[in-house]
Amino acid sequence: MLVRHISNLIGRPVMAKPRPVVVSGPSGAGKSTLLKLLLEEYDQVFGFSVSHTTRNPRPGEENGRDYYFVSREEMLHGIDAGEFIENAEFSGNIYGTSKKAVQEVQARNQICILDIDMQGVRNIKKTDLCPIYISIQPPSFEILEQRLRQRKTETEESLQKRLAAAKLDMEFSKEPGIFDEVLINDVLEDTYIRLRSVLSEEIQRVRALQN
Ligand SMILES: Nc1ncnc2c1ncn2[C@@H]1O[C@H](COP(=O)(O)OP(=O)(O)OP(=O)(O)O)[C@@H](O)[C@H]1O
Ligand SMILES: Nc1nc2c(ncn2[C@@H]2O[C@H](COP(=O)(O)O)[C@@H](O)[C@H]2O)c(=O)[nH]1
Repeated sequence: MLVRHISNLIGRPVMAKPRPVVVSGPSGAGKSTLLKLLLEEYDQVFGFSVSHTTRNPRPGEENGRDYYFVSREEMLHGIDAGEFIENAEFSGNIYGTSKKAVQEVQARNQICILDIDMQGVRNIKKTDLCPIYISIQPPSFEILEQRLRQRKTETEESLQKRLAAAKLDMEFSKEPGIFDEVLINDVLEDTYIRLRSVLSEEIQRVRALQN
């Protein structure tokens, strides 16, 4: 009603901003792999919220594209200054979504994608961001461990921390009312098709808004 009223006043339709999408799930479940496919296929529709982290870059990761890689001191300073929508300690490092990262995507009228852990999900629930919540889960704990080991990004110590967090995350995904969709990432192509289908309505809405 209010939207229609404003449209009438300025003489053209005003549409609400696209709803952001939160993608969460245990480390190694396949979030980044799926999001890479989505961002490649719909590069004008989706924009990635580039988080800050205190962890070291992995080979091939780029500052400003995959993360903003910062010192713990810098991160804590930003958090104290109120620059973050949410932040969390995960596997010995701090991660956080800055207000600026989300605003930059929204300014382009794109669907903002946040790849965040379960603490982030709980914290985003307390904000007015109102995203679609999607959990990506592995077919089993054993397969998750295999995938994480095969990725070869972790030391044995950090792997064990991630696996401990994964157990909690797999339970969290079963809590009623948290996620709009829980996708089990077994065969990658199948999961991707389901992810695209979950987001199809929002994709169409954004395309209409952009044309
Ligand atoms: N469906 C799948 N089948 C087999 N391997 C997969 C599948 N999906 C992802 N992988 C592989 O599993 C590993 C973990 O995937 P990915 O890095 O995307 O996980 P993630 O959830 O983003 O992890 P993190 O939270 O640590 O960033 C990667 O090596 C990826 O190639
Ligand atoms: N709460 C937040 N969690 C985040 C953010 N950015 C990433 N993450 C999550 O951290 C883990 C580990 O990521 P990795 O790149 O080190 O493998 C993973 O679950 C991400 O979803 C953030 O800004 N806030």
